[in-house]
Amino acid sequence: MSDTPKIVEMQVIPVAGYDSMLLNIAGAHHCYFTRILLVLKDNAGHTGVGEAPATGVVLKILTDAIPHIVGQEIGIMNQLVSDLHKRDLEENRQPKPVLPGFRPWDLERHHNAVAVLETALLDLMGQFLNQPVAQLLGPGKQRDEVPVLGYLFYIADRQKTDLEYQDGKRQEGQHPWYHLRHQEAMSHDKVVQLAEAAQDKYGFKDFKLKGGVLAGEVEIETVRALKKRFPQARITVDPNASWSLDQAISLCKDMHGILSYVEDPCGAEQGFSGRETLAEFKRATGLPVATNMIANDWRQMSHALQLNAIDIPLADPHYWSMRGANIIGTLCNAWGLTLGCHSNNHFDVSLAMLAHLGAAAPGEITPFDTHWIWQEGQHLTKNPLQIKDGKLALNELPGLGVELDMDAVGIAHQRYNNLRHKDRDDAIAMQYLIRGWAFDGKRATLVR
Ligand SMILES: O=C(O)[C@H](O)[C@@H](O)[C@H](O)[C@@H](O)C(=O)O
Ligand SMILES: [Mg+2]
Repeated sequence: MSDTPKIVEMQVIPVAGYDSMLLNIAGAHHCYFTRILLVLKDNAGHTGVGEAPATGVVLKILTDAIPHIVGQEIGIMNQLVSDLHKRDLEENRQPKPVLPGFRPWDLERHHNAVAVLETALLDLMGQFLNQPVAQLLGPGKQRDEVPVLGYLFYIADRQKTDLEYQDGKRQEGQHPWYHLRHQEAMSHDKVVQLAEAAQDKYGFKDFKLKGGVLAGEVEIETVRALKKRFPQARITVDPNASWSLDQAISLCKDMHGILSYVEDPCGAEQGFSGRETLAEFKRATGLPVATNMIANDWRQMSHALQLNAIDIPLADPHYWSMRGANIIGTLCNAWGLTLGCHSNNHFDVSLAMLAHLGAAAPGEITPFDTHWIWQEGQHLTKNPLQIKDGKLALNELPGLGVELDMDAVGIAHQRYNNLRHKDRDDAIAMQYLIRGWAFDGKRATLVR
């Protein structure tokens, strides 16, 4: 009936890379982070790729899907994606964690498998049509460059662990960022110094501080220090809903002109959902609110919008899917909201996913989150996109515009295979700092 290329091979390749000891509400990043690459080959000689966070569940869903995908034409990509969606729902039938006991990324896992399949298919389709993925999304390509923000963390002292963190040894002629990103940064000054180095290297105009680590008052002081140093920057803080509503209001109410928006300042408490408390926060402070915690699927989004709880949905293509996130962008543009994008540690395939999503978003967007600066240098593709002037510029290639470097992929896959803990668990490294430390979504990591 149709004439589109057939998929002749599907590979699911888990990979691992190095990370710094970045702190968040769930503990400290381990020295390794893990991702999954989905690689599809078709009989036109094209290779399509997608990247997603690595978990055992997603690996299983994708591996089980191989016989359903291989042999199919890319022309029925919508059906392939929705069939996987149905199987994904069945796999994910176990009850969701009850608020507030979930780590920020627990709810993000759902649909990672669907998203990564859709991405690899879009990559193949783009190459078949000789168009970038951004042209296949919603209104098509709207811009060539996508603004991204400098994503800052407090960094713990890796030397208090015996884990294999990189030391970032200073090297002649190398930018100071590559050293600083591995060193302890727990004070306002140290975080400002990180921001300066990141700004110098990548040209960021805007910054986000990951909070939920120190007392809220201290984190707000770090935000003030950043704003003092970068008066023109849009600055946000993200305590991952660890502040109570009252605390969030009192910390932020006088921050107009300093915080441009606040990300998940509070969440579910005392019988009220995170959507309800964010709506109250917004009314009490008048500050715009971003989220990647309480509007992560259509049902949650509908409640969030009915309550007027959010201004900036951080629509991550790794769980909304590229097309789902693009629809959020289209709705944002029509409804007076602003599209942003959430991130976790990632490799350069995900970097291209963010770039195409941003390029196809109509109207104004807020600079996207990306953890790439913590990973940059660990490439899995031959010509990774670069962050310059605080922006990611699309290349001229069709599809996602990435070509895997199979040697690098092989090394990262071996690294994954050697790991004892393959799914993310930030408590492991944290327990070197505080013996017996356990996650509590309502208590800052170091306030124990
Ligand atoms: O430590 C991190 O990398 C972050 O807390 C993420 O896990 C989290 O999903 C974050 O990026 C967020 O915006 O909530
Ligand atoms: Mg967040």
